[in-house]
Amino acid sequence: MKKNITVINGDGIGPEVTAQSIKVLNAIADRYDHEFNYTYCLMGADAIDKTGSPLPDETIASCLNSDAVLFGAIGHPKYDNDPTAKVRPEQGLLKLRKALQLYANIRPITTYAALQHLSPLKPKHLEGVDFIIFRELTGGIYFGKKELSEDQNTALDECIYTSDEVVRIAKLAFEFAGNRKRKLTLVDKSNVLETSRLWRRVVKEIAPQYPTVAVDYMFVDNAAMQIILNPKQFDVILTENMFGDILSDEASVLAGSLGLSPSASVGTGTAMFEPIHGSYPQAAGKDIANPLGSILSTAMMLEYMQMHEEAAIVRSAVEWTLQNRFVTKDIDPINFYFTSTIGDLVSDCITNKITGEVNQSNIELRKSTII
Ligand SMILES: NC(=O)c1ccc[n+]([C@@H]2O[C@H](COP(=O)([O-])OP(=O)(O)OC[C@H]3O[C@@H](n4cnc5c(N)ncnc54)[C@H](O)[C@@H]3O)[C@@H](O)[C@H]2O)c1
Ligand SMILES: CC(C)[C@H](C(=O)O)[C@@H](O)C(=O)O
Ligand SMILES: [Mg+2]
Repeated sequence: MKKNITVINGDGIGPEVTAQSIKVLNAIADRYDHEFNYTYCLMGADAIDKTGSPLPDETIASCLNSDAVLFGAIGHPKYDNDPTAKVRPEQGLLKLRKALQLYANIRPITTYAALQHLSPLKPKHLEGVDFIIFRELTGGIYFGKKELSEDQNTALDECIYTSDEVVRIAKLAFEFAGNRKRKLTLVDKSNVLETSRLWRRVVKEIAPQYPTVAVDYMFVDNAAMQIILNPKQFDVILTENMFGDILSDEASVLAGSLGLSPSASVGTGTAMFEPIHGSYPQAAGKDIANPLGSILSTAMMLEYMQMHEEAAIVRSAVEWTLQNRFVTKDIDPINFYFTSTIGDLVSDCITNKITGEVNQSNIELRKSTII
């Protein structure tokens, strides 16, 4: 198959982690005789430096003309530390999500047996944890009216949702739940917020169309606790934009690191695949960031392109690295491997270049097992 992919490296660790996903895509192309053509485009602080805009028009055009978009991360401390900056890297990402109408951000939370002993949580809480957060991505407080008074002492962020915005993501989430463990939890703050009461009403109205799916409703403050206390209870969590942003970073701790969490942003335009983490500026250029969030996002991209066997191969190569303790510094701060080494290992695993037993403590021995 031939596919055109727009690649947006972005800022900080974005280029490093995305480079590992490109290695993986090339390994898949090699093994399955596919052709992936990459168009590199700008977004974020990098784009502001080079063009003055966080999202140049060419980037939007390229995304719209592609089969999929692979995105790293954006963000830079010079903007994070300057609340008065009018042009900001994050505006690029929000504008692109809107331009591609990516209304659903799908964030799976998976735990790995090989990492459970390293988690801050007890292994008995982690076994069998496997849920998906459906985060609404093009509405809510992120996209409402923003105002700062003339004297700069009063600020406003408006949160707006329409029932249509709730319906389209709720239907997607119900369909996913129907093909999984058949449970959907709507997370909201309907005891306080009018928008949350709209979400709850609409979900209650839709629920009878999916009779096999059990629905429950949970306030977001309780959900934040339940995700840590009893994560096994969840199958599909459906929630609005900002709650989903916060809860998914929290839930990534269950897997062992924010750097492991992938996502797919889908809607009516070209889908975009992005790790949930940010540009982690402290690690930029050091080759220490975990690339698996990006690589697993690439597996989601392959699924989306109907390459199911290819996606499964990527996931099993990732699991192979974890089982053999080839992990980055976030997972094991003492015995760790570089970002680029993990990308090489996953790719070599895909192209069957790794054979025999591997001793994780000896990098030379590892090299000797690569033909
Ligand atoms: N989708 C995105 O592009 C995105 C997402 C979140 C934050 N941001 C931006 O990123 C910048 C930094 O924000 P932040 O520090 O709050 O969030 P961050 O996700 O960049 O990092 C938070 C912490 O998570 C860990 N981490 C993140 N990614 C990792 C990886 N791949 N490997 C290992 N550890 C990893 C690190 O401990 C890091 O200190 C900001 O400018 C922010 O706006 C962008
Ligand atoms: C950078 C920021 C705009 C973004 C968000 O809040 O959506 C990020 O945190 C994410 O999770 O992708
Ligand atoms: Mg976030």
